[in-house]
Amino acid sequence: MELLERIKSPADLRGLGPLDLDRLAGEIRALLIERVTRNGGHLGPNLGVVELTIALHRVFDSPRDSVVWDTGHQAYVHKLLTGRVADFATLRTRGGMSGYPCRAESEHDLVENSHASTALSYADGLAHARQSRGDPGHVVAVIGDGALTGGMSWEAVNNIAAAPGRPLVVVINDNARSYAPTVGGLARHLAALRTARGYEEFLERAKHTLQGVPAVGDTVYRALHGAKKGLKDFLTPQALYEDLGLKYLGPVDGHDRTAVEAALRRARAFGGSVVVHCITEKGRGYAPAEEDARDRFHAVRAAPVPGQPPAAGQTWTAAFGEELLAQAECRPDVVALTAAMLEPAGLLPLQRALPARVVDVGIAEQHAVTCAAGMAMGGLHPVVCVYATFLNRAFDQVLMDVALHRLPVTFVLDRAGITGDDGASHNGIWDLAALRAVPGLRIAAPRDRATLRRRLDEALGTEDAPTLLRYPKGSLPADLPALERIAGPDDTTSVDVLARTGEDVLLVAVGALGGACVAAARELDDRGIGCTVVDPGWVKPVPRALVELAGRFDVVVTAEDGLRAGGVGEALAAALRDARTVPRELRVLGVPTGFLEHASRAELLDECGLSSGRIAEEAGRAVADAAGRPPLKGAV
Ligand SMILES: Cc1ncc(C[n+]2csc(CCOP(=O)(O)OP(=O)(O)O)c2C)c(N)n1
Ligand SMILES: CC(=O)[C@@H](O)[C@H](O)COP(=O)(O)O
Ligand SMILES: [Mg+2]
Repeated sequence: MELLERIKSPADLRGLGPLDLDRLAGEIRALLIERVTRNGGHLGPNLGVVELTIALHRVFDSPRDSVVWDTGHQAYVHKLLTGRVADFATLRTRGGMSGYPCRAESEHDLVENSHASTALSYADGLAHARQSRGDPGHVVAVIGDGALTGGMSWEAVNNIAAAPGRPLVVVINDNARSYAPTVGGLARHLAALRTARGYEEFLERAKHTLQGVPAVGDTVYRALHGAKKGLKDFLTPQALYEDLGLKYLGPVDGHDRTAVEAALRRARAFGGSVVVHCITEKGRGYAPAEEDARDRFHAVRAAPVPGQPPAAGQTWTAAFGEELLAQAECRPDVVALTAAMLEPAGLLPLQRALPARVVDVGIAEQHAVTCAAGMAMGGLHPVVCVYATFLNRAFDQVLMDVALHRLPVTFVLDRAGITGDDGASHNGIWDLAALRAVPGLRIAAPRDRATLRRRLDEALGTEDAPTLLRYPKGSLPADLPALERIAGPDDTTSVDVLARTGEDVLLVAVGALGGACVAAARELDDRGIGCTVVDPGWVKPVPRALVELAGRFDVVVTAEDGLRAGGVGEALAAALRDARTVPRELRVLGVPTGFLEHASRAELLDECGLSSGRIAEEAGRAVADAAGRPPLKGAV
C-alpha cells in the first residue's frame, strides 16, 4: 500500500503518472478485499468504482467541487482518496469509520442518507446554490443504474434539464445491477446504450481508415459523422437525455481510467449539465465477486470473530419466504412486490416456484405501494415486501392510496427496528410510530416463527383493511410458546402470556423483544420481583384485552424495538388514560428520537435500554418507585 498511504488528499493524485495510477488502483482493490471481507460491507459496489473514483478525483477538485454519491454504499474508494486510509481498518465498527459518507469524518462527504435515488436532487440544489451565489466549480453526482430506477431521480432530471448552464455532471455508474440485474424499461434503455460502445469503436475505426483515403475519404467521413446522430439515435437511443436538454457523453468504459478522465474533462468544460455514462462491473478485479451470480458480493457479512459463535439458525427473512410460499400455493390471489430487493426480502423461494407471483418494480417503493393498491382494487391480495426504513418513502401512498380505500394490502417489513451497522438511515425504527397515524391499518409484530406464520395468515385473511407485519434483521429466536392466551373479542385481539412469576410488574413485549422480556422476568424473579410477560401480537389497534389486563397492574413496562415517541407503549398509555386505569408506574421503553451512530444491533439495543439486562433494571426501578407512591387509579 506504499502508494495509497501517500495519498492524503485528491491533490496527491494529480502528480501520479499512468503506471503509478494503475498500481494505485491495484493497491486499493487489495485493501478493499482484505478489509471488507473481514469487517463486512459493500465489496462488490466499491470494486466496481475504483478507476471511476480515481478519475473523478483527478479531474474535479473536491471539496471545492461538490461530489455526491447516491446511496453512498460505494464511497469507500472516495474515502481512501480523501485522507482516510489509516481509519479504513475501523470500517463499520462502533466509533469507527461509517460505511457511508459521513460529514463528521470529512469535508469531502456531503450526503449521509443511504436511501437511493436522492443524489440528483441534492446535486440540483447544490448547483442552484452555486449559481445563485456565484460560486465557481462543479457539482458531480455519481448515481447507479439501480438508483436511476427511483422516481426521485427523474423528478430531478426534469428540473436539471430545464436549468440552463447548471455546473452539474451526472456520472451514471452503470453495472447493470442493483442487487440483481436492474429491471424495467430504463434498464433496457441503458443496455441499448451499453451496446453503443461497439458503435463508437466502429466509428473511430472508420474515421481512421477514411481519413487515410485521399480526396474523398474526408468527405465520406464527414458525411458518416453527420449521419452519426441519426444513426446513433437509431442504434443507441441516448436521445432520452439529449431531447431532455442534457448533454450525453458515453458510453465510456468505467474501468479505463484514461477514458473516464477524458470524458469527465469534456463534461467539466461543457458549461452546462452533462451526463457521463460509465459502464462498470460490480465486483471487478475479484474473481469470487465477479463470478457471484447472486449479487456480485453486493454486501458481504463480517468474518466470524474468533471466540464468538457465528450467527446461527434461520433468519427471519428466510422463514418469511417459506411461509409466504406456503400461503401463495393455496392463495392464487396473493402476489408479492419488491423494490429491487427480491432476495434480501426473502422472495426467492416464491419467485422460483411461482415466478409470475413476484413483481420487482426497481427501487420504487412509492410505485410498489400504489401498484399494490391497484392490484387490490383488481381483486388480488398483494404483499409489499420492503425493509422498514424504505417504507418511510411511501407513507403517503400507504395512507392515501391504500388505507383511505380500506384495501386488503399486506405490508411485510423486514429489518424493522434497529439494524445497526448500516448507520442511521437504515434503522427501521419509524414504522410503528409513523404508521400509528394511518386509520384502519392493522399492525402485528410476530415474536417467532410460529407467530410469524399465525400473523401472516391473519393478515392475508383480512380483506377489509390493510395489514402490516414487522420483524427485525437477523436470526429467528427459538419459538416462544404462550403459557396461556387471554382472549379478546376475536382471535386477532387476544394477548399471549409468555411468563408469569408474579404480579409486581406487567411487562408488555412487542414482537421480537419477547425473548429479552422473558429473560428480564427471570432476572427480576431472582431479585424477588414477580413479573407477568405478555405479547399482544397485534399492536395496532391496541387490543382491548391488553388495556383491561394492564389496568389491573400497579406497574406496567412496555418494550418495543422502535421509536418510543408515538410507539406502541404510548398508545397503551393513552388507552389506559382513556379507561381511567392509569397504573402507579408506567414505563415506556423504546428507541429515543434521534439518529443512531452505526454499531452492531446488539450494542445499540443495549444502549437504548432494550437488552434483557436493561429491561430488568428499568422494571426493577419502576417497582421500587411505585412502592413509595399512592395508587393513581382513576386519575386522568
Ligand atoms: C429507497 C431505497 N430502497 C432500497 C435500497 C436498498 N439498496 C441499497 S443499494 C441498492 C442497489 C443500488 O443499485 P445501484 O444504484 O445500481 O448501485 P450499485 O450497487 O449497483 O453500485 C438497493 C436496492 C436503498 N438503499 N434505498
Ligand atoms: C446499501 C444497501 O445495500 C443496504 O440496503 C444494506 O446493505 C442492507 O444490508 P442488509 O441487507 O444486510 O440489511
Ligand atoms: Mg448498479
